[in-house]
Amino acid sequence: MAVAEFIPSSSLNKRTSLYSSQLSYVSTQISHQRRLSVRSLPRTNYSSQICCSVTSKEAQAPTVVQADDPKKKNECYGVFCLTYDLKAEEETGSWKKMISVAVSGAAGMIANHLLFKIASGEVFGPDQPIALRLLGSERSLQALEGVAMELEDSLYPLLREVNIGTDPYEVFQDAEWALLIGAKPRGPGMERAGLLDINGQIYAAQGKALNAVASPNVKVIVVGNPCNTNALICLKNAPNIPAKNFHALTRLDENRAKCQVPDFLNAKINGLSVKEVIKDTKWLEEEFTEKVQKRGGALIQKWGRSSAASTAVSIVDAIRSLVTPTPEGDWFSTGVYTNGNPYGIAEDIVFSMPCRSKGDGDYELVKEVIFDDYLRSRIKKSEDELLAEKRCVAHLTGEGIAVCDLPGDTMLPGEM
Ligand SMILES: NC(=O)C1=CN([C@@H]2O[C@H](COP(=O)(O)OP(=O)(O)OC[C@H]3O[C@@H](n4cnc5c(N)ncnc54)[C@H](O)[C@@H]3O)[C@@H](O)[C@H]2O)C=CC1
Ligand SMILES: O=C([O-])CC(=O)C(=O)O
Repeated sequence: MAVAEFIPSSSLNKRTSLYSSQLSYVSTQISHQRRLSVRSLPRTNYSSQICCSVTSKEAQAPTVVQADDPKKKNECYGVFCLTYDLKAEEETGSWKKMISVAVSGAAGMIANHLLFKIASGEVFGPDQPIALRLLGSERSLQALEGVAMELEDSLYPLLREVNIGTDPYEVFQDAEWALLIGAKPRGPGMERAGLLDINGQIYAAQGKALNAVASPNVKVIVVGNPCNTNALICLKNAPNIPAKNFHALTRLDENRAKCQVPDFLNAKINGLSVKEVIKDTKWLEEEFTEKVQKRGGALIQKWGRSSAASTAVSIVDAIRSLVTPTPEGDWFSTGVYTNGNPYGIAEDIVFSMPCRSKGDGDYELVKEVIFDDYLRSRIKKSEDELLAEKRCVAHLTGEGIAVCDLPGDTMLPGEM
C-alpha cells in the first residue's frame, strides 16, 4: 500500500479546501486505522484512497490523498473516503451506483439517530452504496467532526464517503436526497412569527443552494419546524427543482396515530372499519385526536427535548415509502406541494396528503380517502393555519410583504 502524501489544498478544487492542520492529523491517524482494519476484513482487490476535507469558510491546510493512482486524487473529497473497484468483487459487483445524501443539522439529535440508519443500508437498501454530505452550523462544526468519526468507526461497508461542511453550496453539490433537519428550536418568549422568520431564512438559503448545486431531480425532505411552511419556502427558492420533489415530514404524526389507534375513518381493525369496532365517537374525535396532537409536547415534558429517535425512524419510513412500492390498498402520509389536489385543499401550500409510490422516489395522490364533516373541519383548521403562516413568510417566498396574522392556536408541539 502506498504511503499517503499531502497535497496542498490550493491544488484541489474548492470543495476540498479546508481543514485545520491538527484535525487533519487526527483524521489521518484514524483513517489509517480504518484502512488497516478494513483491509483485515475478507475483501479483495481493495485499493483505498483516503482524504480529508471539511468544507467551511475557515479553510486551511492539507488534504491527504493516497498517491498510488494519480488519476484518482481528485475524486475523493470525504472526511473519510473509500474507493475501490466495486465491480471487482462478487458482493460489491452487484451494488447499485453510489448515491449522494445530504443531511442538514447533522450534528443534532435527530441526525444522530438517522445517519447510522442510512449508513447501515436500512433506508436505501443493502446494495446501495452511500456518500453522506453533512451540513452543520459554524457552532456545530466540531461536533460534526465527531459525528464523522463515529460513522467511520462503525465500519459500514455501504458508507463510501463522508463530507462535512457549513456552506450549503458546497455540501449540497450533486445531492440526490436532501434531508433538511437543521433549524433553530423555539426558545422561551420567542414569537411564532419570529421563529417562522428565523427558520424561514435558513430554508430560503438552503433552497437557493439546492437550486444551484444539487442534482436537478433531488428529493428533499424538510424536517425542521414549522416543517410545512419551511418546505414551502424551500421550494419557492428552488424554481429549477420540481415542486413535487419537496416533502414536509408529517410521517411522525402518522406513526403516532398508528401507535394509539389508526386513522379511525379510513383504517381497519381486523378488516372492519375502526368505527365498527370502536363505537365511542366522542373518544375518537376528542381524546384520540388530542392525544396524537399533543404527543410531541408530552414527550418534550418527559425528555426535556423533542422527539429525536422516533423522528429519525419516521424519516426512514418516509424515504422508504418513496423508494419501495406501496403495498396494494395502503398509502402513506407526506406533506407535499398542493397543485391540483382532489380534496379541495388550498393550492400553493405544503399539506399532508395520502400518497402511494411505485418505489421510484416519486408519488401519486390517493383519491379515494373518505371524509366526514369532522375530518373536513379539522383539515380546514390546519389549512387556515398554514395559509396564515404563508402570508407571514411572503418576504421569503418572493410574494411581497409579509403580513403576520397567525391564529392564536397555531401550536408547536412543545406548547401545551
Ligand atoms: N417534522 C417533525 O415531525 C419534527 C421536527 N422536529 C424539528 O427538527 C429540528 C431539529 O431537531 P433536533 O435534531 O432535535 O435539533 P437539535 O437542536 O439537536 O439539532 C439541530 C442542529 O441543527 C444545526 N443547525 C442550526 N442551524 C443550521 C443551519 N442553518 N444549517 C445547518 N445546521 C443548522 C444546529 O447546530 C444543531 O446541531 C427542529 O426544528 C425540531 O423542531 C423535531 C421533531 C419532529
Ligand atoms: O417541535 C418539535 O421540536 C417537536 C415536533 O415537531 C414533534 O414532536 O412533533
